[in-house]
Amino acid sequence: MSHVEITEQIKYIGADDKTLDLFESQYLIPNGVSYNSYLILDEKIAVMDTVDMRATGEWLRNMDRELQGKEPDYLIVSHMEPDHAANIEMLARRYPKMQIVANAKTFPMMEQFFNLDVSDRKVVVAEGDTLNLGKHTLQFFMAPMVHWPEVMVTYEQSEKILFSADGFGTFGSLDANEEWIAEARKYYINIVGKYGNPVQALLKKASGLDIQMICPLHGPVLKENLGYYIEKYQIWSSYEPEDEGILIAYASIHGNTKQAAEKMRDILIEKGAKNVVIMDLSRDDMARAVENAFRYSKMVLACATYDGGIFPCMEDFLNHLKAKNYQKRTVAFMENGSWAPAAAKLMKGMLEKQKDLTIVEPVVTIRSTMKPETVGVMEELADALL
Ligand SMILES: Cc1cc2nc3c(=O)[nH]c(=O)nc-3n(C[C@H](O)[C@H](O)[C@H](O)COP(=O)(O)O)c2cc1C
Repeated sequence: MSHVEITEQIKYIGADDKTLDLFESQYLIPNGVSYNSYLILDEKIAVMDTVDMRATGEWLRNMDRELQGKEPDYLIVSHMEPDHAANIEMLARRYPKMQIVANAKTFPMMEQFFNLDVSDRKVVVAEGDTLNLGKHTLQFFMAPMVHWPEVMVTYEQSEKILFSADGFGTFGSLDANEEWIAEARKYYINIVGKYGNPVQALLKKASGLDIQMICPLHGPVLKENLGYYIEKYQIWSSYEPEDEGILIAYASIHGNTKQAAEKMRDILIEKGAKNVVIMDLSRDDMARAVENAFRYSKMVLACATYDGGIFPCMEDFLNHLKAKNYQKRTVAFMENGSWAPAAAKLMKGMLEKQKDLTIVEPVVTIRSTMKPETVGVMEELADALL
């Protein structure tokens, strides 16, 4: 277990998971993930969320060590996704007197996930309600659709700690000691990215609180320089580009489109472009590609035509961008085809409903391999992009 110091009466009891292959069955997590859970030891004892089924044993050992024979009075449920909620039934059976604190949207979901009747021990909380534990007072704020409908966050008033549910979370186990941003942006864009407006609403509520520490459900506890993290969330949730830069994302069957994409990168750099990042959609981490599309202000899509359509990994990428509300960016197209190149028109069509996209011309059309005249068009496109 990673040792995480919170405060004298608030203990970290979560666990790292370094063996999961794919988070949510789709995200590569080479450095694992942590399932965070916390214990508040006061006159009344509160458990702040449970953990994934994969971490039950370690979580219980951590809890038992801190409880020293005492029993929790409350389980606070901020979110019903199984990576945090999987152990609700087990904990409720282990501590039959423990009350379960959650909002009105949470309890019906609890019945869906578990065969558990909590009617005689449920505490239904609503916006702004408080729960006194002794020295500590918990105050609840609803955060619907960040990123499930029942999500709520909890503010502990005496130590000024925000238990932020999945907000401010990251991939990566705690002992990986990565910089927060290395995994937090990928986590936010891919998991919460669709819900910019709900995140903005939560940030507005948070701005009215004096927050000294943020305890998320994944990744490091944030103790210093909180303005930095909040500013990143402001940028991401407003869909503004975080950095001036260009993502070149390519989908190539036999390598010719890849060569053209690399040539485009070289041209852009020669012309003075900063932050040019190139990604192979067949092989690179798709979630990283999505992250970079949102991070940078501009994107060049380069794709081979495939059976009259778009090469599948590009189609997959564009579907991800659409699902996450990709907007407010500048986009250019390069296509390849040996008899009827159509990828540019089809890619453009897939993005046509996205808000505030600026499409930059000319389209670069490659017929099988790059020729000097193709490079000329690429030079023109680079000038238009910069
Ligand atoms: C299975 C398959 C289907 C293809 N379908 C089309 C097509 O519908 N229209 C077209 O112009 N080219 C088509 N092509 C040709 C490629 O788009 C073309 O050779 C292109 O240069 C491939 O670029 P790459 O070297 O980056 O893979 C197809 C190629 C393959 C392998």
